[in-house]
Amino acid sequence: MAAKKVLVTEKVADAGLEALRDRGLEVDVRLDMTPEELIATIPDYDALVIRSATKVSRDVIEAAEKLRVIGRAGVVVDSVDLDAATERGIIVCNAPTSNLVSAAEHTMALMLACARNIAQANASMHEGKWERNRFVGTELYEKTLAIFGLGRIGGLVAERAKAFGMKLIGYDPYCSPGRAEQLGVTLYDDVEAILPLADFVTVHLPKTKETIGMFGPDQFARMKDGVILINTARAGIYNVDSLADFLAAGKIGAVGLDVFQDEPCAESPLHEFENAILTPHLSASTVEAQRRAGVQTAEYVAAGLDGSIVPTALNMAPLPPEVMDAVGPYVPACQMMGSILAQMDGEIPQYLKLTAAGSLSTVDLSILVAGTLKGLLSYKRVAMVTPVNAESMAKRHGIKVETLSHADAEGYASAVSIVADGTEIACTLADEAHGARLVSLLGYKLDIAPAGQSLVFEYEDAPGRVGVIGTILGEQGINITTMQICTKPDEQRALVYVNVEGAVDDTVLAELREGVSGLANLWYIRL
Ligand SMILES: NC(=O)C1=CN([C@@H]2O[C@H](COP(=O)(O)OP(=O)(O)OC[C@H]3O[C@@H](n4cnc5c(N)ncnc54)[C@H](O)[C@@H]3O)[C@@H](O)[C@H]2O)C=CC1
Ligand SMILES: O=C(O)CCC(=O)C(=O)O
Repeated sequence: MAAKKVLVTEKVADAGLEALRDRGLEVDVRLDMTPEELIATIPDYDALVIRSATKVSRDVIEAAEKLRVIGRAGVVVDSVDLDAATERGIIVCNAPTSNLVSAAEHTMALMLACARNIAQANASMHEGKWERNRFVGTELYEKTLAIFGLGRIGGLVAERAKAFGMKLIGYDPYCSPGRAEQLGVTLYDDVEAILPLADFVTVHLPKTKETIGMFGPDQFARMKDGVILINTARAGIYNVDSLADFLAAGKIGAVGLDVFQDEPCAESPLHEFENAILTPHLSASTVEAQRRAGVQTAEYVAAGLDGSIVPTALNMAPLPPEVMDAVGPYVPACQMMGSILAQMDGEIPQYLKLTAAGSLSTVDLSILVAGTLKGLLSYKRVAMVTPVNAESMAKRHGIKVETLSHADAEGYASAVSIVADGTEIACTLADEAHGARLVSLLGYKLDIAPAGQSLVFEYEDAPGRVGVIGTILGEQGINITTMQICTKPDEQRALVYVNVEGAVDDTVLAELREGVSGLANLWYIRL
């Protein structure tokens, strides 16, 4: 099988690219593509790896015929049309812990640069000057730092600022008093109350309706004279025009910004101020963060292409490890059963019932339903189904899905049975190494691991039928590798499940239909 192809559109650490190649994926790095070039290129690729600059619009997603995974080598995924990806069953995942320390350190770097005029002094020295009196700074020690957003990065900033001897105050309605206490932050439940207290303000907030424009003229006016403001989160949280006004008036002492409304940012009202310390979205640009982001993203992209669970998928709920341990090995088994059902019935069922038994009886079965639908609908290419869009695909195709659980797996440790419009199939998994075994089909009890090609016969039970099947297949050069015969004595019916090797074509099938007397059904299954 040809290797799956990954398109990388931004600079990702070599370790990340290597990690993709180590997993057998073909990797193409194409930097600085225009949106039109991306739309023209994407149809060839199974996965896309981006950072913050690549816009993955609905147009890109609709052009992406084969795309299964979009991996963001970083935290925030604000450049991908998540709804469009979800509708197409494309997993969107990120590397949410890769750059937290780097972002916290960059925040400290900007605070120190603002407090000690580092950038201005450096520029002055490069002009051959020696201006010691011009660049008198302030210490961080014993100053009050207000942290807005005490999540992962806000918390790391608190720990670092504490080591500088700063007094920490904070605002985050979702932060527990216990966490604030542990971080040494005095929590306020009112933004207005905190504003006059801070010498330094830093925001570590997501960009949301509530946080866009959270700080404008009214808030800046209430702050201490000479306050220093930092933003390494997202642009828009501070109103930039009004920042410029308050810098011009000398009310704000300095600002340190890493994020901008339109990136790359070539024009800003802040450019005229030497005490506006600006970096081009560098918080995550460290060797360590990029290595982590690249390697983590490679792992999740490969998992998504493999059909495995992607723990950081943003458009599906990740399952906890204990649930995954129990149901994970059954996902390919359910996909296989879905595919067999599709090949036996030929029609898309209107009703699907999945029953999990034994050790599976207490776990979330949604991923097994997704696996079954994938097998069912992907066969004949009715639809590309992934765990992301399984539910919406079932609805779109009018399939009513029901799940049941039983403690009793009839002698097995665990088993899953599926009924699609009355056609029944069940399997168990003795252990992962040996794969799934079918234990029931159409009510016949059997025990066989389906192979790549199988023939399934149902006929009126009578002596000699198996011999005829063997003879016809033998004459056509088709080798039987495994065979199971099972009967329903009350109905005088038998089912034979034969795994075969060799070319099964219409002639072979016609001969079998003609030669096996009493034949009720013959299905040719390919997995
Ligand atoms: N410049 C860069 O390269 C990077 C920027 N970031 C940005 O840093 C920011 C913070 O990231 P994390 O700490 O990982 O996020 P997080 O989700 O761990 O923390 C965000 C915190 O904000 C709080 N919050 C949400 N809405 C709030 C509101 N209206 N008022 C007050 N608090 C509110 C939440 O309760 C949470 O504690 C994000 O905007 C992210 O985009 C992250 C990594 C790198
Ligand atoms: O990839 C980058 O450098 C941007 C990092 C960032 O902003 C994020 O991870 O949210």
